[in-house]
Amino acid sequence: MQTKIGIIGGSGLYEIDGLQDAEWIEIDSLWGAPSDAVLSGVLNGIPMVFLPRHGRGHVHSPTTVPYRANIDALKRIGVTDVISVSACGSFREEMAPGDFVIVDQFIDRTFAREKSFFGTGCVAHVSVAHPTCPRLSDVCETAAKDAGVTVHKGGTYLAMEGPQFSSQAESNLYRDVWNCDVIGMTNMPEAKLAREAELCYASVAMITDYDSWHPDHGAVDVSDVIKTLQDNGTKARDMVTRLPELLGSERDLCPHGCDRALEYAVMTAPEKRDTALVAKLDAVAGRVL
Ligand SMILES: CSC[C@H]1O[C@H](OP(=O)(O)O)[C@H](O)[C@@H]1O
Ligand SMILES: Nc1ncnc2[nH]cnc12
Repeated sequence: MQTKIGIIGGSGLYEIDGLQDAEWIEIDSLWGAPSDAVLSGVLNGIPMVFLPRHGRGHVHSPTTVPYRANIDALKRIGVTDVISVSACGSFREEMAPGDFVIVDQFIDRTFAREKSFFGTGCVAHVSVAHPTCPRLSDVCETAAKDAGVTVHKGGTYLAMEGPQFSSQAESNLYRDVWNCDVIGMTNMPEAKLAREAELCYASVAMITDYDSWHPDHGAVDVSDVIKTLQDNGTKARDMVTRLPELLGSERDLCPHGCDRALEYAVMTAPEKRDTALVAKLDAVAGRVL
C-alpha cells in the first residue's frame, strides 16, 4: 500500500513548505464541512495533504473544529498516516517553550464535542488504550530531532474543552495529581476518531507556555503562546519536510494494528444496522461493514 501523509496543523502551523504540484482541494464529507480545503501535493516523492485544524485565518474554536469531517475527509482521500501538530502548555519544567513532546497518552476532559462516528444503528467500540501509533511517533521524534528541536519522547496530554485557559487550581490538579505533561484543547476527540477510522495517528505537541502552575511564569495568556508560535511553526515545517523519507513510500500493515482497529469492534447485528448511518460510514468503516 502507498503511504499518504496527512498533516493536521494547529495554532501556528497554517501551511507547509516544499509541496510539489500543490493545490487546495475541497473535500466533500458526509460528516459536514471540514475545517478548510486541504493543501494536496507531493513531498519528496510521497503524497501529502495538509489540513489547517482551525481553518486558514483561525476560524474554528477548539469546540467547533469539525473533527469528524476532518478525519473522514482525510480517510476519504486515502491518507494512511495522520500527524497532528498542536500548540500546548507544559506541566514540566524540563518541557520548555520551544521544545516538542511526542504525546503517547491522553486524558480527555472535553465535553461539548461529538466523539464517535458510530452510534444508534451502528455501535462500535475500539480500543484507545494506546491512542497513538508507536511507529509513526518514532518517525516524528527522529524528524524533529533532525530538525534540531529538543524533543521529549512520551507524554500525557490533557485535552480540555476551552476556549478559556485553565484556572491555577486546575493546572495544579492536572500537573501534581493527574501527572499530565502537556495541555491543549484539540487532540480529543481527534485521536479517538482517527483510531475509529483505522488511521495511524501521532501527536506532536509544540510547547508554547507553562500554563498557570509555574511560580516564575505567572498565568498563561495568548501573548505567551504567540511569542513562541512563529518559531515553533518554523521548526514544525522543517520536521514535516523530513517525514516522507523516514516513512517510506510503501507501507505494510501497521505493526501495532492501527489500520485494523475495527476488526472486531462493530457490535450491531447486520440486520439491525441503520442503513443511512452505514452509508455515512463508507470511508471510515467500509472495510468492515
Ligand atoms: C492559541 S492558544 C490555544 C489554542 O492553541 C491550541 O490549538 P491547537 O491544538 O490546534 O494547536 C490549543 O489547543 C487551543 O486551541
Ligand atoms: N496552556 C494551554 N492550555 C490549553 N491550550 C493551550 N495551547 C497552548 N497553550 C495552552
